[in-house]
Amino acid sequence: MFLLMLPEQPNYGGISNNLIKMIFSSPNLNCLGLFLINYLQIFAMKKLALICSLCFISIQLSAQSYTLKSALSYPFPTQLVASKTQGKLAWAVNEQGKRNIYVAEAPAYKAVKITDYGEDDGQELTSISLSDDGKWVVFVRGGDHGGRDGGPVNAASLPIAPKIQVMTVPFNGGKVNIIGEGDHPVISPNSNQLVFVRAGQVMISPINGATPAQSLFYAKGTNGVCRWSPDGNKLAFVSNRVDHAFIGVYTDQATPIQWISPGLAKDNSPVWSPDSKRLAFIRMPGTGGEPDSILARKHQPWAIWTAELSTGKGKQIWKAQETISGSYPSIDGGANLNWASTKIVFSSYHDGWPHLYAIDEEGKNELLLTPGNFAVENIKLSADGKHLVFCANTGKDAADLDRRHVYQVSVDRADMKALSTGKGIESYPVITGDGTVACLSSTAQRPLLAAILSKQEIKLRGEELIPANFPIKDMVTPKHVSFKAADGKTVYGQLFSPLKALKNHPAIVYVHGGPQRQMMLGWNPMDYYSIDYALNQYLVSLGFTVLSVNYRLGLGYGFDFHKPINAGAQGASEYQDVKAAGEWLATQPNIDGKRIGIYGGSYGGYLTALALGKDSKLFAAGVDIHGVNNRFSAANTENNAQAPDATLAAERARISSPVTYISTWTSPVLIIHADDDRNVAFSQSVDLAKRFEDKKFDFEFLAIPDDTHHWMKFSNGLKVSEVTADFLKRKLIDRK
Ligand SMILES: CC(=O)N[C@@H](C)C(=O)N[C@@H](C)C(=O)O
Repeated sequence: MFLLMLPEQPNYGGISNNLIKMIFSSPNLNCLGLFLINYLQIFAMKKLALICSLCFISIQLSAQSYTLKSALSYPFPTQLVASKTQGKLAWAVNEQGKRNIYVAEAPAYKAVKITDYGEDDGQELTSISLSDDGKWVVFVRGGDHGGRDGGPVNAASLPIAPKIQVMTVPFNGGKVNIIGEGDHPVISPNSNQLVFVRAGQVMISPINGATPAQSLFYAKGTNGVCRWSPDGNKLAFVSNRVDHAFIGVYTDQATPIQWISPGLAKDNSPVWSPDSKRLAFIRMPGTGGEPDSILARKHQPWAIWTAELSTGKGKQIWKAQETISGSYPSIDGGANLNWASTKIVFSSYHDGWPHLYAIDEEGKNELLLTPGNFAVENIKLSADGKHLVFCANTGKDAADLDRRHVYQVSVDRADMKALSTGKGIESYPVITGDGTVACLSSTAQRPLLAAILSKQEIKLRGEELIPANFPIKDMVTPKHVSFKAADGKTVYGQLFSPLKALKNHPAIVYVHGGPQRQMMLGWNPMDYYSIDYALNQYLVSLGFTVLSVNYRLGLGYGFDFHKPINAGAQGASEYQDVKAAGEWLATQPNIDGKRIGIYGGSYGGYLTALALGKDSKLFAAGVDIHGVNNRFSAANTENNAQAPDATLAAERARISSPVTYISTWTSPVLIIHADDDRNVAFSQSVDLAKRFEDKKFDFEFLAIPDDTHHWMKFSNGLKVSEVTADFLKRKLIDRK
């Protein structure tokens, strides 16, 4: 990049020299511009000089043609659900912080809003479900279900604390009934009632809220995971009792709770047989035993049990392979246990990929339903129990590794078939009672919308919700790239390049959070990452190249990539992938290796801080958004003081913590955190700031009162993105 130093010049028709310098210093001009201006000077043709200057200004400024607010103004759909008996759908849509319920019905499946929440008040909508008679939508309003249970969220700092409440509304619209404070509602098969959890106890209410909710039964412990028997006569639930957990069955007020094969273990995920006579559930060891190694990689045992309701006696029908990859699957939905028509189906990672398996009701004849090198996610069983729909990162294009497409498979044979293909991303499929498959669909340019899948065609629902000023034409298409980390491991990423080729321009490494996440070649199905996808697109419009790095610990690339050795607080082996991303960018043509920035949220904030502490020579500036900066406690040495490797674990945590590298941290940094964060404590940023102050190291910060880890208030998510973009532009483009 060259900075053209104009000799002292007369004003070009009121165009200040600084502005000219700014324009001419921009990387995308060439010597022609220099020659042109000097040529014009000689002939003192002010007007022509002015016209040329204005042309250059318009070229420069048109490159940045939309606001971040317009890029974040998309409607975000979540919680898509289908009726088991009819052609009906329901989902939530977040429109710039205003969250409402939409429904759609066969045959048109037109999106219709049936609630009217009009404020950006930070109250999320979750647990959406449809009654089997198709008349009711049930949902929960409030809370933050993406982190530990921290109670109601007051991101708007209202003087009256919000609540977490179970609500019902007629499918065809009408009055919203407030059933009461609580969470995790489950509608009865007869559609007249619902149960939900309040303070660890199970409550029951008429679905229309005609009478107040009341306690259904009392049980010791924290009770939840309620599952009605298909005949509606019984309710299975999990009673969590700290170091163990039981499966209980409630029948009626006159019958004692029936405990199902109670053990000295942790039982979970109860599912009923279609005839309401048996239960299947997952059993894992209880908490206890000799203080074990903190660092050693070990098998996490789990097994599938079934029990007869008539006796309450259970038996183990399947046990996981005692290998590291045979451990209880740490994926969305865990074992994803379902009792299908004649099979029991579940997820397991034991062949190196999260796949679907089927066994018969005796646990025999294990069948791999989804063979291949890809990940299976978002699994749903059809109402007749005969097949499953799910999404997977596989397809005709090798780059489908960084996409998702919808598939269907029978529960008793490996006949997987694609229901969607192409360059888009289709996730969270559901199947209605009339056999219609719906999903959430996005592309590189278009944010998520609900969609109906028909003969591989994607028919969008609610397209009219995308604002007219949404800059869809300005969205670049990210490219699937890969490169090697220092230890030779292949690392994947999505490369966002400016539409107009820029010479010697700055670049950004974007680091996702989780860390068990995967960024994709389009708008991400997670709301948190949809915001960052918009921000990455906006940074490109400012003149950055952005490389979104899918570092090890992430999903989508198999077990060994997801569970690498010496990672996290045990040595941060994943950091070498982030460093490799910065180094790879620095070798790319037209990128200024001296102006590579980095930013990320949560686990991405952690790796951003580690990068700035360890490699300020490579990363010239960064934004640490609610990052984990101090991992000393992650060694868990307090609880495992007797562990044979407690000392080594503490040292590993020390070298894995960004605060350990304060002395070598020289690049400018912006720290951002909201103080009702239930995922990463606000104290992580307070501690880092104090260490900078003790070192007299200047830093910038944005503290947001009362919001959480997930920017429940739209205006906060917008503010975070705007200050992040402004900081990176100031430091790496304006160099102020
Ligand atoms: C599981 C969790 O909360 N991890 C955080 C450190 C984090 O990265 N949170 C968000 C961003 C996520 O993707 O879960």
